[in-house]
Amino acid sequence: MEKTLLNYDSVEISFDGTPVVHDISFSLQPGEILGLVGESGSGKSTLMKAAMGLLGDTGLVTRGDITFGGRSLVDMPESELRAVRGAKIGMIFQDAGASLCPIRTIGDQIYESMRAHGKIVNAEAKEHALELLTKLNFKEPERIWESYPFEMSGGMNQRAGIAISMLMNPPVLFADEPTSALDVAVQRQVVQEMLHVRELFGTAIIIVTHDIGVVSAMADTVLVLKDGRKMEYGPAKEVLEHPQNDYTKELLSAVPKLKRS
Ligand SMILES: Nc1ncnc2c1ncn2[C@@H]1O[C@H](COP(=O)(O)OP(=O)(O)OP(=O)(O)O)[C@@H](O)[C@H]1O
Repeated sequence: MEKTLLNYDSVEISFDGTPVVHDISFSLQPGEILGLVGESGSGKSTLMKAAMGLLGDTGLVTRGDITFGGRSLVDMPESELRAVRGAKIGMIFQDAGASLCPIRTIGDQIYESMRAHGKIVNAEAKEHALELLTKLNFKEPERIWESYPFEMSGGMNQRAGIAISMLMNPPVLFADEPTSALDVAVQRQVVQEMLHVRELFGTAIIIVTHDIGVVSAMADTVLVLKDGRKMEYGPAKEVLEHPQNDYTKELLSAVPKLKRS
């Protein structure tokens, strides 16, 4: 059996002492893509933030454990978690444009993010970044390096954001609604890029999305959440084609309506 990378074991998460996520267990194997789906407020983002120690002052894992490579992330001191974030667990968000600094070139931002994780000179950072951008099929890597985020389209920023999150080659990537802000043609490119990342680097990905189309294009496994509880969890094909749970059936039946709007 493959070695589990990330494991959630009976996790409960509370804000100000009130549980919002209840008894969630799942595991992620190297190279696996897990789709995390459920309506707004079901706890998807909270589950990912908990692994990275980003629940804020009022949030806490109140039961169970989250482990990465066998080590508890829940008990890990902030100084060590900082090294996990980015280098072991990469992150991409809905709006990459917003997480990029508007007044600095992509190249500067790549250099800075690589320097934060170890000694590196600009020329090395650039060489590594251009190589990665080329592998990820960017047509003009040099131009991306020189560009400011406002000079690129939303889709290009999102693709550059994915490339930046892969600079440290993290074994796990958290992608929180990475396609929601994009139009359909660009969504497809972003999905292709994430699949390409997995193919090139064997990265395991947790993708949070409202879009069942994205889940069926990418996910090996699916976890359906509602009100912080697990409704269904299993191989994507089984969950999408033969949902057992009424809520999953409802979620899937809403798809054509969403596509039309
Ligand atoms: N900082 C916080 N303080 C208090 N409650 C919070 C906080 N963050 C999240 N919650 C609550 O936790 C629950 C889960 O929220 P979460 O943002 O994880 O849902 P989600 O499924 O990611 O939703 P969305 O799709 O809208 O991003 C919600 O009831 C939310 O109100």
